[in-house]
Amino acid sequence: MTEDSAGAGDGIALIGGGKIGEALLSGLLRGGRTPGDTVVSEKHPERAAYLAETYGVTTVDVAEAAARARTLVLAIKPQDIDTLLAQLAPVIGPDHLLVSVAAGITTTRIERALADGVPVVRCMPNTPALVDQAMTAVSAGAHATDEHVATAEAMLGVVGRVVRVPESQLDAVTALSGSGPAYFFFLVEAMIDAGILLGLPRTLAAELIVQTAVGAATMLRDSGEHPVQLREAVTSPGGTTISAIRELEAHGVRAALIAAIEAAAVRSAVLGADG
Ligand SMILES: NC(=O)C1=CN([C@@H]2O[C@H](COP(=O)(O)OP(=O)(O)OC[C@H]3O[C@@H](n4cnc5c(N)ncnc54)[C@H](O)[C@@H]3O)[C@@H](O)[C@H]2O)C=CC1
Ligand SMILES: O=C(O)[C@@H]1CCC=N1
Repeated sequence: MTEDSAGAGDGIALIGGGKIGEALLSGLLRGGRTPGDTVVSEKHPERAAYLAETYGVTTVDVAEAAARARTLVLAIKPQDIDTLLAQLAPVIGPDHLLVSVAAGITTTRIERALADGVPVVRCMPNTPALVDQAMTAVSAGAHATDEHVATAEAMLGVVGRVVRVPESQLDAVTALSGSGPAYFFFLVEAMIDAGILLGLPRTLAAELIVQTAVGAATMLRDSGEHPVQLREAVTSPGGTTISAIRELEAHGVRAALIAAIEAAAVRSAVLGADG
């Protein structure tokens, strides 16, 4: 890519300033990008005004975004992708880089809608980008070179860890780490409810469980031990933990999680197949 041929400098445009778009935008700005080299295209005027006011970025239409930025991050819902691609098709060329985070939408589907040769990198980040603890997987489309993928990795690396995967794995990744934070929040919610059932004040139950989650997550990441070893170390013979584990198994929690994540992967594939 050359700056001249792109006519767009090395700016980044975020298209779609919803939940994940804002998480990525905030991370990019924390990571050293400036409102001067980052523009946002958001179709809802109130949301656009909120982003402009909160982050100091300029909000523009899709054509202006393509004129100003070489890298466009597509953070719109899969259901909106065809409308957006129709807007992008006349203003995007091979000197741009499209980084899509839309669940299920394949690079082929994006490439098909655009001029030949447009590089596309498909990514799946997650909302811990808000605290620079995202987990993102990236895959190259047919026209994306190593340099394009490295550009996407560097951009998303500012908000957490990044791995490169074959695109065939991205629906599974979406189900695991893309949606994953929601499963942990759901578990934490349920555990706080259990504290309430046992008569603890809600604030105390929340403090106990949130710090326990942080501690457990840190051990999972840093101890080098398998989750089974970590769980066994908590599970004293004849003690409290095994009584709880027996109930979790009796209620099929393990099978429920596996089925839930499988359902999410199926949904990702369905979203991609539409259109
Ligand atoms: N929320 C999450 O945790 C994650 C979401 N994703 C993916 O990111 C995408 C967005 O998800 P959310 O942020 O949750 O949705 P959202 O609904 O919060 O945000 C989407 C935004 O895009 C805007 N938009 C739609 N069409 C547009 C257009 N043509 N031009 C400009 N703006 C447009 C909407 O007004 C909305 O503000 C989805 O494809 C989702 O699969 C990926 C990883 C994690
Ligand atoms: O729920 C969704 O469809 C998006 C994709 C991954 C996380 N949120």
